[in-house]
Amino acid sequence: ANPRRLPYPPGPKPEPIIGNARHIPAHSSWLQYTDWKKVHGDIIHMEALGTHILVLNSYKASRDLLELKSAYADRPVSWMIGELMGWARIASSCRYNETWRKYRKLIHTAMHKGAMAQYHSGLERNARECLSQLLSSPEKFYEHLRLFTGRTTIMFTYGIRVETFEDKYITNAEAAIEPAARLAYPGAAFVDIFPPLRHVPSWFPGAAFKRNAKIWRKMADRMVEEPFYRVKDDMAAGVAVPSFTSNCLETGEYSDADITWCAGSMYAAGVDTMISTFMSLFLTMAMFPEIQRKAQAEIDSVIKNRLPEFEDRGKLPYVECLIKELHRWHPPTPLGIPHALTEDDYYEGYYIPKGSIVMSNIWAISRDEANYKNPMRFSPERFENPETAELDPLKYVFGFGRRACAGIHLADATVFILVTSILASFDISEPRDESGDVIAPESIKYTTGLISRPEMFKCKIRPRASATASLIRATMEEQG
Ligand code: HEM
Repeated sequence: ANPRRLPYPPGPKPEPIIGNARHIPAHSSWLQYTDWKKVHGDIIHMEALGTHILVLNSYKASRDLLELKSAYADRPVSWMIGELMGWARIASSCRYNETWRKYRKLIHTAMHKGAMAQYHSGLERNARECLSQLLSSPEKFYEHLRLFTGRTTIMFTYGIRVETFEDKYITNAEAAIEPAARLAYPGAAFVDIFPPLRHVPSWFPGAAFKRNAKIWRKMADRMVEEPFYRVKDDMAAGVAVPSFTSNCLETGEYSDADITWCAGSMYAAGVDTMISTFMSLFLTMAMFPEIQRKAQAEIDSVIKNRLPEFEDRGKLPYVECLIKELHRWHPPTPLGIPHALTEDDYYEGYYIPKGSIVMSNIWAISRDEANYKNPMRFSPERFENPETAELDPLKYVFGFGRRACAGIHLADATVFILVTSILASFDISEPRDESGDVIAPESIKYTTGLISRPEMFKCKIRPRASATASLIRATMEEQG
């Protein structure tokens, strides 16, 4: 290894034996890595107990490595979540192998840009239901967003209509994902620090992690299998609503296991990411009323006496800029999903060993003054003029290269229709934290983990006019 005798990229000084294990922050590590950029630069190297970790702090480094070199398309092995709990079978954790190629082929067929039009009417319907719930209980906006994103993802994946948040397809998914999300930060599971522990028998004292993993694995199996077999039964009875799963089954080319786990990837990858964007919408609109009013004025000039539709897309340039700024303002996965390197590599005079875990610091890119003027400011205007527009967040918020987000077009359509529908219908104001204090832009707090969103907050959500409430009710009646 390293025949050119080049150094590793710079990074914090390792300690004897444990290396940088104690330097990896447990909370919001992207902030620390962004700070380290000033000292160590765009590529940071760490080594923890024999594992090399690389953090890419710039758009250029992320693109040069993750986008332009296929050797970075693997995912790291995660013993606890991936192997013991079984999540290595979903697309986002799958190694770079034949199964992953099959998944991406299946996903591409159903989720390429041109395929989106078939989902538009279902998305419009779901957005209106969300408006109706916001009308009746605005204080529960977080629950309504969860139901909207869960319902949309399940409808797309299985053609199954979910009525409430208590529906078993949602509760199964939420229960299965919770322990995985909790353990998804470096060092959370001891077996990932010391992999030989995975061979310890479940009955062994101290092996509670193996017993828990078995229970959680069953929950993951239930999350993906129950809706899959429901679609199969519905197809046999001739009553299935067309969906990602029914389309995959109809091809007759893929095994049940492949389709089950490929479909099962959608909820885990799609729901919390989109909720994060919608929570950022409510928070920023409450904090920046002039921007909210500007977007509403544009919507009012195009849409009169009805609710937004996909047909309106293309006529709302300011709303499109606002959506870009939402993606930039708080990227839902601030460190993306880690990639893994399949062969030794060299970059800018440094040696990057095979097996390295490589993360793009999406947060750092979104705050980089080389990309954005006054990056801490929420300003859709930065994208308004095509001649001077700053770096498009869609180029990095959804990741890089072969492993870039497979659901980007569905996410894009879903975010467009809900953001436009909410701005057309409601005024959002007075952001307050859980203890009732007004939230200023500098004091916003975000949750930690692979997927991050603003911490819970309160805000006022009022229909823009009495006519808006009647319009939502009338549209709901029409929809049946
Ligand atoms: C705002 C919404 C979303 C954001 C910001 C987002 C972001 C991301 C990112 C950063 C990755 C990792 C890319 C990389 O490794 O370089 C990813 C992967 C993925 N996303 Fe999304 N995502 C969103 C919504 C969705 C939706 C709605 C779906 C599907 C219903 C989805 C499905 C996937 C899948 C299957 C992968 C794994 C791709 C692979 O490993 O080959 N995502 N997403």
